[in-house]
Parts: sequence; structure tokens; C-alpha cells
Amino acid sequence: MSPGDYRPTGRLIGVGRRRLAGTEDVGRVDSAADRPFGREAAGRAGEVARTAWSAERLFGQTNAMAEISPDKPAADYVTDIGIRRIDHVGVAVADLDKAIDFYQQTFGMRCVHTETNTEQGVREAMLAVGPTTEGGCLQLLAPLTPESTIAKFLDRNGPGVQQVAYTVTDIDAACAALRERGLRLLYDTPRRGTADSRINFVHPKDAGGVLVELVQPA
Ligand SMILES: C[C@@H](C(=O)O)C(=O)SCCNC(=O)CCNC(=O)[C@H](O)C(C)(C)COP(=O)(O)OP(=O)(O)OC[C@H]1O[C@@H](n2cnc3c(N)ncnc32)[C@H](O)[C@@H]1OP(=O)(O)O
Repeated sequence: MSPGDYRPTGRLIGVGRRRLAGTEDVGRVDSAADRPFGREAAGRAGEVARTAWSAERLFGQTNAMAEISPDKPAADYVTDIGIRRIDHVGVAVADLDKAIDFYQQTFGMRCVHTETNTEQGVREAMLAVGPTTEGGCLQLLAPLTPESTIAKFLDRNGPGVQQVAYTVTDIDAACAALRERGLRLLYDTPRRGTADSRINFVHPKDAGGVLVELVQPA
């Protein structure tokens, strides 16, 4: 793979839009290809139990443990909004070229894509985590102007993790589902992201202090 090869990939699995748009739980899947994690229900339930335990620690929700058990089918409490994998973790940096060198030379990651996105006010680079982008990417974000969101982030926090981005099958459906659940999406309709993907963000104040990006690959 060479620079320019980045595509927000992952095996994108179709999930019915009708089911994603509402608040209905979508734990049951219709075919093997649709299985979100390809694991047996019991295994999934165990994973969800651990996830809920972490959520309880993070967000102080004391009822999370009481409501779930690895013996219960996942369908009772898993809500699928079409998230399929971590697309990238975005890190704010002051100097893009220096940061690319650092990650390539220190961690052995490979830069697979660079781009300027004037609407977002960034120069960015995608570095594959592992031999292909299937393992997700590290995204380095440098400000184009002093007014850019990344410049503001750097002024306030210094360099560091600015966002976590998830690949979704259908961004309109995912945004609709999150709005129904009371979260604020930053844009009324998705905008253009890396490599012509469609993107939107959940406000960090509605997501435990994390700026969450949703990415639907081109
Ligand atoms: C290329 C594209 C792609 O991947 O395809 C990209 O990602 S471009 C990447 C660059 N573009 C973006 O990030 C676009 C989406 N981001 C934004 O629009 C902005 O950064 C906001 C998330 C709305 C925050 O804007 P701003 O800092 O001006 O708002 P604000 O001053 O009112 O801050 C509100 C509160 O949110 C917190 N806050 C701000 N940015 C945060 C972040 N990245 N992570 C966690 N918390 C954050 C502030 O500390 C503050 O908390 P306190 O009130 O407690 O002090």
C-alpha cells in the first residue's frame, strides 16, 4: 500500500435502515453476513457484560451490572446503530511532517494517506496500525489556520487525542438513532471527511468527554 491508498474500510455490513433509524434494539441479525461480531451469543453477552462494567466505572451507572448477565441473550440489551469498527483515533499535532516522522520511526506505522481539508481547517495524515488499514488508523491532525478547531484544541490542551472515530454502515441512520437517544450531532447533515467519506460528530459533552466521529466510507 502506498500513500493515497487509505480508504475508511472494514467489512461494511448492511443493516436495515428501518431498524437502525429508531430506538428499537437490534440485537438479532438476519444472516451470517449480518452478524456484527461473528461470535456466538453467549460470547457476545460476556463481552457486553464487561463493556457495561467499564461503562459503570466510567459513568457511574450503578444499574448496569444488575440488568445484564452473560446468561441472557445479547438481543435484550445490545442496541446496534451500525458501528462496525474503530475507523481512526485522531491526534492533534502542531507540525504534521514531524509527527508523521515520529510515528513512522518510533512505532513503525506507515503513512498511507495525506490530505488537506479546508472545510475542517486541517492538514491530516492517516497511518495504518498494522500491515493494512483493516486494523484502523491513527489520524494526525494539524491546524490550517489559527481559527481551526485543531488550533483551538492545541491552545487549550496541547497535543494529544482529539477524537475517536467509528466506521458506520449508514451515517444518516446512525445519526438519527443517536438523536433519538438525546445526543447532539454537530452537523444537521453529514459533511465531507477523509477520502470523500461522510462524517458527523457527537458533541463531547454528550459522550463522556470524548469527541466521537462517525464515518461512512465513500
Ligand atoms: C478530516 C476529518 C475526518 O476525520 O474526516 C476530521 O476529523 S477534521 C477534525 C477537526 N474537526 C473537528 O473536530 C470538527 C468537530 N469539532 C468541533 O466542531 C469543535 O471542536 C467542538 C467539538 C464543537 C468544540 O468546539 P469548541 O472547543 O469551540 O467548543 P467550546 O469551547 O464550546 O467547548 C465545549 C467543551 O467541549 C470541550 N471540548 C472541545 N473539544 C473537545 C474535544 N476534542 N474532546 C473533548 N472535549 C472537547 C471543551 O473543553 C469544552 O469543555 P468545558 O466547557 O468543560 O471547558
